[in-house]
Amino acid sequence: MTSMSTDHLYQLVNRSKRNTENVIKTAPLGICITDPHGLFEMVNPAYCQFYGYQEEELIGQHFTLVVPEAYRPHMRQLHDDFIQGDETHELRQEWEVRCKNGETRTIIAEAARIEGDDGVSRKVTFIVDITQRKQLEERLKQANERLEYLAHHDELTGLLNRRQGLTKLEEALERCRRYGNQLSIVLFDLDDFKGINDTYGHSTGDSVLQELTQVVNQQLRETDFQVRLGGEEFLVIMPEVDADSAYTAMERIRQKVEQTPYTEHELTVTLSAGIACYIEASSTRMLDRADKAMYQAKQAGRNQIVIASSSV
Ligand SMILES: Nc1nc2c(ncn2[C@@H]2O[C@H](COP(=O)(O)OP(=O)(O)OP(=O)(O)O)[C@@H](O)[C@H]2O)c(=O)[nH]1
Repeated sequence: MTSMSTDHLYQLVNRSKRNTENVIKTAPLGICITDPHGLFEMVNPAYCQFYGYQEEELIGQHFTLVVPEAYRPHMRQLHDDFIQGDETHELRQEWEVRCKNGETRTIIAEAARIEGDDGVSRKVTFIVDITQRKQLEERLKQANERLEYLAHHDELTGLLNRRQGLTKLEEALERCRRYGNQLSIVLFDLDDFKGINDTYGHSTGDSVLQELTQVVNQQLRETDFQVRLGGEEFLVIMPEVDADSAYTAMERIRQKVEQTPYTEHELTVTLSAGIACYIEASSTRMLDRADKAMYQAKQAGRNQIVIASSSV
């Protein structure tokens, strides 16, 4: 058996060292080594490129240079604890970091404790940039919130849409059945709205609907719900309110709506409304009674309110 020559052994050790150095240099993830005080001892090119620093700008600096100021004391403490602790590996964690140009990015960092040739512990940290993934997640979250909002709201006015409004009405009726609460609903519809669209255009009509929504909302109680049933037809659900009080509230709204000028054309808008109060009945029957009362208001010349008789 031939024994390996010292030269050959030396070559192998050197090659292994070079290989390790090359792996660290070409690794697609950022790697750094920090000493027990948290000072950078080694940073690989991917680490420098990610943060936008030259190697010589980082070596000897405290690692919190790349941490937003607010997190620095916490990160410093974590580093100290890790260097002194028993755990050899740190949990994978997500962090916000700060690049040289001030940009905030998100990384996943994982670290291990290693021992240097002087017998002192150091921390080697591996970082992966997940900024794009975080941004995509955030955009997806916002898109989902928007979809959720649109499922329940009318896009033009921001009011509850028909489906959600009818659900609210069912819930309010359930409370009436269970606890004997009072409840009134008001169905109202703009008068001769077609004329506004025909004369000033659909987008002016849209603005009227938006402005009117604000005017009505400002007059309602916090516990009332305004719903856009469709087109220029709206529903107001007034929990704990009897028909006479609903009439008083709606008469105030009717006057306010009539007195307010709409859009840059200073248009006058009026509404006709039907009120129905809760009697043992379904939501469909209650809406039907309010609808008939509203029709009577239209027939009687518009810009007025009619309370449905409980026998209708
Ligand atoms: N701008 C705009 N117009 C709408 C919208 N939805 C419905 N409309 C219009 O509302 C008008 C409703 O017309 P009609 O049902 O004849 O009612 P009206 O002209 O208000 O007449 P009365 O209700 O009988 O007083 C139509 O011209 C619809 O096109 C909308 O979202 N935006």
